[in-house]
Amino acid sequence: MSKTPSDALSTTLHNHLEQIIRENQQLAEKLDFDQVAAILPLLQQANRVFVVGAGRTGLALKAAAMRLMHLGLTVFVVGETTTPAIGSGDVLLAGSGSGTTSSIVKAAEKAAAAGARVVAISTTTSSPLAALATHVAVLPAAQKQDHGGEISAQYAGSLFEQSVLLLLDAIFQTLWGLDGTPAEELWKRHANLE
Ligand SMILES: O=C([C@H](O)CO)[C@H](O)[C@H](O)COP(=O)(O)O
Repeated sequence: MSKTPSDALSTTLHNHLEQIIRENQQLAEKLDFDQVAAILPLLQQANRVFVVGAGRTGLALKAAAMRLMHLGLTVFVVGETTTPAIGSGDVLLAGSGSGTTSSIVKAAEKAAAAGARVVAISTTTSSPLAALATHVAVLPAAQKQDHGGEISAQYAGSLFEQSVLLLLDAIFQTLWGLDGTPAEELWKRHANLE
């Protein structure tokens, strides 16, 4: 039986999904897990955690903010109308693949000036964001303007943005394992107005 156009599309989709999963797997194999693990005590000891990221990176940070809230941490998303002033004892968890996105660098500058710790998740330790950070976790992914395709075949910073979400979910799972609160208890904190 001959292949239909829809068979061809399904095969292409399947191949792309496998490639995306493969790229994330390869990234995980290159990760410095000690460097990432150092984020955990900073989150556990923070008075409050503020998350910031732009565009798709910001969406990954927002998703992580919900999970940290489920764990019982006091978490705010920078830019929301109810987000208060950051200060000493707080942590700004800043995601930026490039480390140069101006709103994120500005937020890090202000957070550091207010005495907060800045924890950066980025692709590099050589950036304005990294220079302001107390701690940087490096995800070896392409930056959004790296269109060469050597690090990732995906468009722009897609691999970075996916890996931020995966890494922050791994951080959540680890913190949850240490905390031990049953899932039913965590679920009581989930939004009941959605
Ligand atoms: O939305 C984004 C874009 O689609 C790149 O793939 C980025 O997440 C956004 O522009 C922020 O960039 P970075 O600060 O470099 O992560």
